[in-house]
Amino acid sequence: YLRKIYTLVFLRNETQILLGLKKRGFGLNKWNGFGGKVEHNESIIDAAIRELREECCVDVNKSDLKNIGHLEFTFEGESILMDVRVFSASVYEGVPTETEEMAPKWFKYEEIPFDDMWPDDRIWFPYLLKNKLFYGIFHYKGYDTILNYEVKELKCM
Ligand SMILES: CN1CCN(c2cc(NC3CC3)nc(N)n2)CC1
Repeated sequence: YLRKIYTLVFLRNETQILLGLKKRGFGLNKWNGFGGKVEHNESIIDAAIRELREECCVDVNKSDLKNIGHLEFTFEGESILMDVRVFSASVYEGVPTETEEMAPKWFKYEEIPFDDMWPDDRIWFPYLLKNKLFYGIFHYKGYDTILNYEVKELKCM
């Protein structure tokens, strides 16, 4: 597989999680965390911080960004492996603001719009919500159907 690394950042507080409605490109019209590609000249963490700022004008310090999960996606008949590094933060600066890319909105944990999110999210979100470090692999057929998957809690880092 040709592995491509992506970032995915969730801002959280005690009662809510910040999601963004994707306004263009991959994942159009789906709610998701904030993220994008990792460029060759940057670390994964720096990419996560850059994408968060670009997509919703929020700044987070490296030390406040916690790695909470690792997701790998393959697609029937395609040779790419989408390697998504998932982070969360509860300390940040700035007010989440709409950009050309994303329209941000806070959701109560019991009101997460899974029907308007990637199908895998309802499978691994429970680990995020329980603050468990998780690793998941998903094999898709197209972009709507999960042929098989495995998600497990990672005990240590
Ligand atoms: C830059 N983005 C970040 C998020 N990301 C995905 C993918 C995904 N499922 C894969 C079948 C597509 N599920 C979530 N929640 N996020 C893709 C790349």
